[in-house]
Amino acid sequence: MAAIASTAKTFRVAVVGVGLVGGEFIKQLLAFPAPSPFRLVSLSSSKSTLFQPDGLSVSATSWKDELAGSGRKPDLQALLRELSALVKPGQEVVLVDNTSSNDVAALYPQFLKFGVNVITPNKKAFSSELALYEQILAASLESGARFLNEATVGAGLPIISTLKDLVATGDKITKIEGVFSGTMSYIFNEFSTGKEGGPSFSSVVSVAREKGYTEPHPADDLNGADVARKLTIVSRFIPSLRSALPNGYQSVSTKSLVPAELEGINSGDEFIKRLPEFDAHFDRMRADAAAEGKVLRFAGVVDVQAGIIKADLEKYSVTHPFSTALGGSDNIIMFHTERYGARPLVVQGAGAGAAVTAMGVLSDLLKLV
Ligand SMILES: NC(=O)C1=CN([C@@H]2O[C@H](COP(=O)(O)OP(=O)(O)OC[C@H]3O[C@@H](n4cnc5c(N)ncnc54)[C@H](OP(=O)(O)O)[C@@H]3O)[C@@H](O)[C@H]2O)C=CC1
Ligand SMILES: N[C@@H](CC=O)C(=O)O
Ligand code: NA
Repeated sequence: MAAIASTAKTFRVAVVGVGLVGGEFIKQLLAFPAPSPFRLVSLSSSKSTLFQPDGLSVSATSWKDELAGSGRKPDLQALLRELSALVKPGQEVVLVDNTSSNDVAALYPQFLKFGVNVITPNKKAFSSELALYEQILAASLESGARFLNEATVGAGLPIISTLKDLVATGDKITKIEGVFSGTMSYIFNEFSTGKEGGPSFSSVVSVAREKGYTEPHPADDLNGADVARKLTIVSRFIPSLRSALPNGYQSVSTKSLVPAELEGINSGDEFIKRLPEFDAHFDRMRADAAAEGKVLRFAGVVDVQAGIIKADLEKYSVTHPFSTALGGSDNIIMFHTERYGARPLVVQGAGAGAAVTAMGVLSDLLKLV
């Protein structure tokens, strides 16, 4: 990692959520070369919390034990008070939310209102009711604190920053389309290659989960909600679509791949255990596509001109870029705009996984500096 030019400001960072992405984010933050402008002042898991206004004395090897042994239960309201009290001229305070929690997301307007910047890969706040999103925008405008959410779409890939730049410089977005889910990409890249047979659907879902691509509950990927959330997030950065989805992702037309019998299973482990019961159904879908010389891919589109925002499992020719260009957990996002004309601006690469997601979160933190 490259050192950055020294800055008079310090950035006090509180991390909520220390799972897969959170743990990797802490590792990358603590590896930041000296002189680092960042002071890690708080860590919270769902069970315990640490807070030290001048910076925690933790290392990459000690933080887990220190947090587990803190003896203090997490309390979001207390964290809000503690962080707000640290906001001063020359001293920025940042909440990094690495959870998928609605409760944490609902408090962003409060944190922002008190001058605490919010950085997160958590899609909830930006893809739910428009009212919450508007409260976030208003609170940020009022205090000047920023919210940055690059890792909510395409993990570390520069999707949000590209979109913001296109809009801010006056380009007109006509359509954004692509494969927005790392999990769905991995599953279908492995499962549906255009040939007869191959691994079972349940086995590739299981590997996607082991690789850390899925949401905490894999059904949130397979039911299309994760892609619908991403389409909502990008839509809200397009001026003409800003208010198009008052109920957020729930208004996006989406195909669910979750068998009806498995809907409502709250445990991810139980869901994965029962999925093999439905392998024959997915085998038939793969065979149908292969018989036409096609592959299955789960794609999303925001068609600004037609006013269509939708995600679906579709068949694509084996020569289509969604078949030839994608591997692993790759996302591919194509920005069709007035300036880019007939050849879209394309961003492609790993769209899920701890390392690339944490990098997207850390890169947002660097944008504050
Ligand atoms: N994995 C990926 O590739 C990507 C993930 N993301 C997003 O990143 C976020 C984190 O994902 P990931 O790390 O994979 O998920 P994990 O389930 O591994 O981590 C989430 C962590 O948040 C903790 N948590 C939940 N609620 C609270 C709370 N109120 N206070 C403190 N901690 C809490 C959970 O603890 P517990 O388990 O004890 O409940 C869990 O450890 C999600 O929003 C996800 O959508 C975005 C892009 C890519
Ligand atoms: N589960 C998501 C993680 C990133 O947002 C995905 O698979 O894309
Ligand atoms: Na991104």
